[in-house]
Amino acid sequence: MTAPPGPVVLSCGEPAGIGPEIAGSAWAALRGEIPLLWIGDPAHLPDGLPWRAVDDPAAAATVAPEALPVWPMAFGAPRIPGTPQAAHAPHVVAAIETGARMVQQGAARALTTLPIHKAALMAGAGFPHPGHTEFLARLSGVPEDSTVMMLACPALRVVPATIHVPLARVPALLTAARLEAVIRVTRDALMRDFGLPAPRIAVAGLNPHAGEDGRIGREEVEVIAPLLDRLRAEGMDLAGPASADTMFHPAARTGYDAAICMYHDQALIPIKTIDFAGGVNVTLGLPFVRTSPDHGTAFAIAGTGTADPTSTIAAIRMAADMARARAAA
Ligand SMILES: NC(=O)C1=CN([C@@H]2O[C@H](COP(=O)(O)OP(=O)(O)OC[C@H]3O[C@@H](n4cnc5c(N)ncnc54)[C@H](O)[C@@H]3O)[C@@H](O)[C@H]2O)C=CC1
Ligand SMILES: NCC(=O)COP(=O)(O)O
Repeated sequence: MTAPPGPVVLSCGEPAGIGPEIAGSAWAALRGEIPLLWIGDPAHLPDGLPWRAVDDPAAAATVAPEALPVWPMAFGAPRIPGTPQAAHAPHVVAAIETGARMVQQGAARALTTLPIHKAALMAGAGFPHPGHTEFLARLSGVPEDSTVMMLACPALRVVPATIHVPLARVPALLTAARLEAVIRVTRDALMRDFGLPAPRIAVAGLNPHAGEDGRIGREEVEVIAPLLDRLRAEGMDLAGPASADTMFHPAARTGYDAAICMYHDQALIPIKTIDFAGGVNVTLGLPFVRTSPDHGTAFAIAGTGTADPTSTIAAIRMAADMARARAAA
């Protein structure tokens, strides 16, 4: 399969975090393999990192073997590792918007976002979205309900059916309509983007022991099980509702291609425990490819040169693979 044209664009994320360092490390690892285009303020890049400004995304492929190609933006304040600057916040948002636009216009093949600090963006830019997933849904004009967050590593794929919401609101948000949308978007993406012709999907229950036949919670018997029965009748390969506490040990993981979970931590704790360095966050249901590392801004180690770029490198490779699969379809 030939690679689609254009670079993988990297939005800089929070400058006070480890984003600038891991962008440099990812470029060094991938410069002969995948052209990157980093969007941000070049004054925030680590000292000594070779970079070159480009004014056309197509130029990234020529520049990348020698220097990190940069789409320069002036953020108006220096980077202080560990301390977000309010002045940066609108530019961090603009970098995501610019990257998404490049991909939607066909100038770049995919978007990999580096970590944002949600509270810093809310305080500094009035950013109303709890994460990239919801923001990119709005930017691309798809209903928020039809985008899905998946985290994937070689050993596991997990999808939280509810994402950045307080735990107390989860039961009310777990409607049959939301769960059906999540299952359909996940299944379609596994077929289209991950080359699985007949995806096997396991669905977790919400309550301990998947509700113990309704004795420890009613969501399984009233919402989840009837929905799964209806979708199985369409031919979908669905297991569950399953006890979440026994879904993630090695033998259990061989039985499915993706696990749909009911809330953020039910999904993210297993994958970040199994493979924190290698996990990738991918948004399903967007009209373009977007991935990101599974970790956050890591303020405590920003600027120390110790940040591990493995997850970012995996995210860029996954974005390139997905873009190739879509171009070939
Ligand atoms: N895609 C995104 O934009 C994401 C953003 N975040 C945001 O990041 C901020 C901080 O979140 P936390 O929960 O503290 O998680 P975190 O992932 O930033 O840090 C958790 C722990 O892992 C370490 N760590 C993280 N990435 C590392 C790396 N590449 N190499 C070495 N060590 C690393 C940190 O030093 C810390 O000890 C929050 O505002 C959160 O919303 C969190 C996850 C994803
Ligand atoms: N915990 C995952 C996370 O916060 C990533 O969210 P998003 O920014 O990719 O929506």
